Amino acid sequence: MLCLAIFLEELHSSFSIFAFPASDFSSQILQRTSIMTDWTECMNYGIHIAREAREAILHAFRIKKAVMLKSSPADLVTETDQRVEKMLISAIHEKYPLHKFIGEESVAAGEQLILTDSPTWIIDPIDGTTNFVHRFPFVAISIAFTVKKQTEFGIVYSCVEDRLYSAQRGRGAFCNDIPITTSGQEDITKSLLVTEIGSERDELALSIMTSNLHRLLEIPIHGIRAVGTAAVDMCLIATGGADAYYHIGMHCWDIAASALIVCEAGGVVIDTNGSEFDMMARRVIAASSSSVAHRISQVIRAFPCQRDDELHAPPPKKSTIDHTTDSNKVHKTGSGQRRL
Ligand SMILES: O=P(O)(O)O[C@H]1[C@H](O)[C@@H](O)[C@H](O)[C@H](O)[C@@H]1O
Ligand SMILES: [Mg+2]
Ligand SMILES: [Mg+2]
Repeated sequence: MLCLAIFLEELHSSFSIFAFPASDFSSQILQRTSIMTDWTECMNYGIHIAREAREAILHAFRIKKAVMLKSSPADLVTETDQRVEKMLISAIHEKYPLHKFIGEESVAAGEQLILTDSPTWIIDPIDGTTNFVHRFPFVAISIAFTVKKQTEFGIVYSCVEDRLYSAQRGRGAFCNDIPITTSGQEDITKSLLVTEIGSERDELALSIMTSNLHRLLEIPIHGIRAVGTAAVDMCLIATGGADAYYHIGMHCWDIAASALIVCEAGGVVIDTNGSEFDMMARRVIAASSSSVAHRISQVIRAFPCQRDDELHAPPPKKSTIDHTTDSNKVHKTGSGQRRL
């Protein structure tokens, strides 16, 4: 099966895109080898395993947790985050052995973050870990699926609320299978905004985050909320429950799925500098309309963040003669974990 799949993959690389009806058997093969352009079966499998992962998260939600730190005293991770991610990745790998993964906790444990043209699952096993630790009832599983670096579907499961948000590119956005659309609000003075105060605690980030709040509130706008999970924040824009979300410092796994859900709900997703959205840039504005999105980008400022695909990039190819000594090697600001 696998050698046929690899053969088909080779065949596919010499053609553009196959788009032909296929029987079950060949569609199974084609899905596994990224030839099919209809990813419904993959999405349905993603939803199936997200439902299984939710059970594990809800069970752990109620009990005391062992908490570890990553990049700052406010960047938490638990064994449940790690266990759920391993469960999701192994279940997907078993069904789609040729697919690739970018997982928040795998990257935190040192895996390289490389987004290629291959079918890739971008996974945040628990978005809202701080909420999870404190039993604040907004925790989500976020699963995005990209092919040739384009998001084909996104799944965000708000576990305690039991709200499963999903979208397949070009086919609309849904919450528990009911279609959702943004508010369409075009006037920022009539808007309710959502944002996050992330895990940064350095002076520059804190002063820019607080000055952004001040600058937006004095426009004026109706208000600002923070749910504690970027994925759910953005799904609230997709439902029209809020009109815009902005954030600097989050990661691709936080927002890759919900960015597609917002767009499929009729919303707009851009970079905070007003340019095209780039999931690796760690800056986003998701809004009900382009006018609100661009008004926000004129008001807020971003603090510097290293891109995801630079922060966790593979080490540069070694030159034949390695002049650096151990003491001079620059160690990446990885996210080593230590128990509280
Ligand atoms: O670490 P998880 O997966 O909980 O993701 C959250 C980030 O940790 C926050 O910094 C960030 O502000 C967002 O809340 C994001 O959802
Ligand atoms: Mg997250
Ligand atoms: Mg997480």
